[in-house]
Amino acid sequence: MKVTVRVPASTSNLGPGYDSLGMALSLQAKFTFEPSDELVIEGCPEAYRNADNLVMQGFRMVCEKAGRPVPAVHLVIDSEVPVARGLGSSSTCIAGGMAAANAMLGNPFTTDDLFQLCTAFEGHPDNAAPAFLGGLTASFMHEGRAVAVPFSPDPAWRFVAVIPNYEVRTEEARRIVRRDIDLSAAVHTMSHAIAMVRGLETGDEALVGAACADVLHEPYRRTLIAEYNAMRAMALEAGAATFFISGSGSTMIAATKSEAVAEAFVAKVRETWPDFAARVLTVCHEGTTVTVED
Ligand SMILES: Nc1ncnc2c1ncn2[C@@H]1O[C@H](COP(=O)(O)OP(=O)(O)OP(=O)(O)O)[C@@H](O)[C@H]1O
Ligand SMILES: N[C@@H](CCO)C(=O)O
Repeated sequence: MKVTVRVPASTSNLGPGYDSLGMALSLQAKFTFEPSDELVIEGCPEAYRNADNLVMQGFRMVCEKAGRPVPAVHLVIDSEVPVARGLGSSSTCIAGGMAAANAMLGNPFTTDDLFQLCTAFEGHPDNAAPAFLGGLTASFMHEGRAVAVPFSPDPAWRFVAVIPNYEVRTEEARRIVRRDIDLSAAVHTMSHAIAMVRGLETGDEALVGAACADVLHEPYRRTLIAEYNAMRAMALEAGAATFFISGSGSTMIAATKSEAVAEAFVAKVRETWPDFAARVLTVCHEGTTVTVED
């Protein structure tokens, strides 16, 4: 039996939607599992070629939840999603391992069950939701369960992801976010997040430009990304509707509906920061998919 799982990258927060908004993007991680005599892992740095690999942690969690022994597997990782850059690499790994184990065990769990497990492991649902379900989602916790609400972004959006050549670990980027916020910050966040979703759905660039203003995490996290101010100015000067930190960084995203603006910004970034990657991405409507071959 050979099980192949494909999981999309995701950007989370989208400015004012801290731990709430997430969107799957057109970069994919592919995980192939085959039975083996011992655990073999290919396609990732040496440090991750062991049982602690996030993919295997997800795989084990599902086997244990099902009360079944954990089979030894040969895992091949083939991922376009950069590690620790704010594009949901950890969710791709966990979702990939969980979906594969579920398929190998004969699907004892639904996609929603796996989404719940992944959310519990990550501590927030905003990457897990688009990783499993695709598209743009708002998610929240209700009576101990994660609820994901899908939205339909205008297909014309182009998301230019600028991926620096350095990591920002989510753990560190969460530590510097302030826990105590005042009422005006809460009101700002609610109103702007709602308007952001509306603007993404209707394709209203002016609304997205106004709504994508965050006071909860970006003011702190931009200090971890030395190029943030210059990059933001460049994106807006090129004509982008808005600019935000993807997830916990280090990736930054410029959103525009104009292919020409996206290409012009990419060219500028490549000229100024030749060591950074710049990719024009679109929304990915498909979440985690599983293929089984005998
Ligand atoms: N292939 C892999 N095997 C094992 N662990 C991995 C693998 N890929 C990522 N990781 C783990 O996930 C961590 C990255 O997760 P982290 O949450 O910091 O970033 P991210 O998921 O890429 O970004 P974000 O959550 O902000 O979108 C790495 O530091 C590593 O510990
Ligand atoms: N919402 C999370 C995403 C990163 O995993 C954060 O911003 O910390």
